[in-house]
Amino acid sequence: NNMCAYWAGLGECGNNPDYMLTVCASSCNACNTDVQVDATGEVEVVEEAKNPRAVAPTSDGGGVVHVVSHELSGTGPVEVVWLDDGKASGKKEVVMFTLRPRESMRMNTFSNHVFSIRSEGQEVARFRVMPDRPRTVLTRKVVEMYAGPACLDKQPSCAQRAARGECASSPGWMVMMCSASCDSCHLRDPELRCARSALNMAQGSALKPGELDAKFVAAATEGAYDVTVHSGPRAAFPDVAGNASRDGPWVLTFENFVTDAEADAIVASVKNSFSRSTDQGSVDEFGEQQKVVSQGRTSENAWCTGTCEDSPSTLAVMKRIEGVTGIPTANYESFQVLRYLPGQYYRSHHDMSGADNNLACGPRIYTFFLYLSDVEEGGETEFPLLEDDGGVPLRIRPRRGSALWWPSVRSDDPTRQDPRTCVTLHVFGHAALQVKTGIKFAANAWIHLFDYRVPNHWGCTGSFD
Ligand SMILES: O=C(O)CCC(=O)C(=O)O
Ligand SMILES: [Fe+2]
Repeated sequence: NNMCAYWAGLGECGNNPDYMLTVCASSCNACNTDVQVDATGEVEVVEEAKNPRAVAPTSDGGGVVHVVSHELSGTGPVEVVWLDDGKASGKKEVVMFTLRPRESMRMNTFSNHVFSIRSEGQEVARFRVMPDRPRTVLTRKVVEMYAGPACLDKQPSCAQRAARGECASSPGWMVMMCSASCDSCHLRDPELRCARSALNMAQGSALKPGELDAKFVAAATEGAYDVTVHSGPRAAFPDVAGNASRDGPWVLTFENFVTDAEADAIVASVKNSFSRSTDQGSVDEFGEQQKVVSQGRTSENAWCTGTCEDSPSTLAVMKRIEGVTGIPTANYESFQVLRYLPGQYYRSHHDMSGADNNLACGPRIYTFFLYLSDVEEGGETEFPLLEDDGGVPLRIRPRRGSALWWPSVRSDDPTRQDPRTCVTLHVFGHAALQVKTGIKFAANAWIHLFDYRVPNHWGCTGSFD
């Protein structure tokens, strides 16, 4: 079942073990029939061990705790051997401890330090201690991934990059391209790499049932901005949505949300990196999503990462969005800046895919859309089936500095698209109409139900860049 990793991340292995340990044994780390996963998914820790370098005066600080568990069926005791500090410094290896089957050990160690696991003197796997990954569970799958022919580097620069610490600083790309040098062959498997529990994601779902409606009502009535409610559930919220031109899902605009200086700075910082926009294609066995060029989307886009993302303008706008939506910026994708030249458009589509409930970051719940330029003619954002009483669809004219906010999910169940807004009907679909005259610059802030930054860092959001 392709929901297994998601359910496991919610703690279902413990809540619903009869089903989960049968159907989702791998996501529950329960492939070893000898091992019982307890209700919390925790494993018993028998002893503590200290990395010998932890007490050395030259150690680089930043110690971490890492738990190693032996859940490898049909295998006797294994030795855990410290190999090096991740910089290939050639220190003598040190046998740290022996684990009997089903035992776990907590050790004080450091990020980037590398350990070998040996059974009867033979290495069966290796692992590197990496940030956000507080445990290594030795299972059959882990051993298979180390033994397999795929456990290779794919780039000549891998050893050098690993020695510079890039396995830990850019793990999304490194564990896939440099799995041997990063001692991360088992992490090529998205189930082992990307389960919420494996990523140590502390923060849970950002929206409880019903909170979505409450947030839009608050934004429309209490905020500091000049807000227009274009569409809203009139019967449920007559005081707020009663005068909206459409009865439907919430669609709000905010005037002067971005200053002219901020809009110009965001566009300027990505101006050399625009490329043809793509649609989202299928996801392969490693969790990478294919990019599909389609006639449905002829615009160009650039991701506001790196210096764009760290700029005061971007940070200020992100904080403002957080203030309105109540969702922490950790749940946001980097701004996707859009450029439409005359003739370019984006046909009707939905921003959220129910399949993204399988991802650690969960689905996109909101789009907070920023207009970064005026457009002389054309380029409106259209909601084709949100019609007013006269049958005219909702069209929002781009105006530099204004923002548009709508939900992609239901208020009563933020993991699902609204049935009134079924994708096939495109009721809640939206489109960018063709720009006729001028250039349209805009940006998507896509907001997820769960933390986005940690899984994105680990290549768990469909891309390894
Ligand atoms: O450009 C617009 O007005 C809308 C763009 C859009 O819907 C998208 O990029 O997902
Ligand atoms: Fe969209």
